Amino acid sequence: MSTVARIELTPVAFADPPLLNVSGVHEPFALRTIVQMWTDDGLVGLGETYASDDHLARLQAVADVLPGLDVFDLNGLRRRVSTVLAPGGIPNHQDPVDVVMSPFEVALLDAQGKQLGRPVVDLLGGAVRDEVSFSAYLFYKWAGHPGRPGQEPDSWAEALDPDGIMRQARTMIEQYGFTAIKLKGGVFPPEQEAEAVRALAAAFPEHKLRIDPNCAWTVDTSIRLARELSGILEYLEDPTPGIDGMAEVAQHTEIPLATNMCVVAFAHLKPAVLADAVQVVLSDHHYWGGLRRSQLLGGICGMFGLGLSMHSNSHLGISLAAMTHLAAATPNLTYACDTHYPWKTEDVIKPGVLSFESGSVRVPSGPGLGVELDDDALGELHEQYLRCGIRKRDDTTYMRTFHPAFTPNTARW
Ligand SMILES: O=C([O-])C(=O)C[C@H](O)[C@@H](O)C(=O)[O-]
Ligand SMILES: [Mg+2]
Repeated sequence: MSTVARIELTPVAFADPPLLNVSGVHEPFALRTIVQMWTDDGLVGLGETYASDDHLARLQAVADVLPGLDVFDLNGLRRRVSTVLAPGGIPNHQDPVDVVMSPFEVALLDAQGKQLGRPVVDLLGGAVRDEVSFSAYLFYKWAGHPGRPGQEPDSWAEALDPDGIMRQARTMIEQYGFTAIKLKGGVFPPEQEAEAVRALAAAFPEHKLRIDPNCAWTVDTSIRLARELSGILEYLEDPTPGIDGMAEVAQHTEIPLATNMCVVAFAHLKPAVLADAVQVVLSDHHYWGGLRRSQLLGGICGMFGLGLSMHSNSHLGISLAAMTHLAAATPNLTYACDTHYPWKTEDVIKPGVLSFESGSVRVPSGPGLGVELDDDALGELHEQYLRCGIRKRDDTTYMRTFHPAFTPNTARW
């Protein structure tokens, strides 16, 4: 029997471009916590998650009680996490137990795979596909972070109108071969964003298209825009806030509505299904409790006739590997998954395993997640975390350093 011997949590910061969204603008660095879990027989399992101070404190409290856990005892992991975390309600939020257990579950699966000499995808039921398709995730963005020498402009250039988005789409599709496109909206009035979507549809008629305004639109605007974009969109992601609002929109459009905002925990599935509020749920193992609970989500979606896609936040290679194994082993995850990976320029893993061909990532075949930590890179990005001073993502406050009157655009239009 192999057991957990020791866990190290390392917060890191990696350079992030000034991507615009409903809440403001991405800060110069995005944060992640890297989990290294050593077993008593000398293996190390890897995990990756968020890195705000309060999340780090919860992770550390759990890490302290994991030594001695059998690496195959995923139920034991959940019990220990539930015991450590004070019980709390989740009305509109993610489930804290699922959020905190996720990187440890991934690390345990990585360790299990290394012990057995099998890739994580095999532990999840086996690959139903050898490569996983991802979407080109387009953002309105500034040329660079204002006032940061050496960071302006970045290689992606400015994108503040439909032409800028078109240039970005061409570059991203040329470099990565994506066959699906997601536009992050909620930044400009909906008519301007719809114009960008129509331009994308005309230029890339074979590509699947989505727009995600992150609830920037009212119900009426969402119904109007859904009508305008009918026949163009594969799905419309979170046009408006809340299960009730989404349900109202859904009654007036045949475009499937997708969400990573009103259904973010198992407790939200029943009300969403009863209201017929969404037709596609975006999974994300970082808050759905890890890879196996994300598969459980997939099963529930299948049972209720809901589609399944995958959400992302700014992330590094350990997460991309985990997302790829999960998607490869989940039969009904048939939409191209989201990823922020093309936006990052630094990583903690050794290069060579994860690359995009025709918009897809081949499932790593090595034991476990199949990726290896680069200790030097980890050290450098940890130093960067210590230096940068950012301790929690706050796109709104960062935006207000340039536009003091800015308020998030939620249900603004
Ligand atoms: O699909 C989504 O809602 C996201 O990807 C959320 C992210 O936080 C995105 O808005 C971002 O990176 O700004
Ligand atoms: Mg979304």
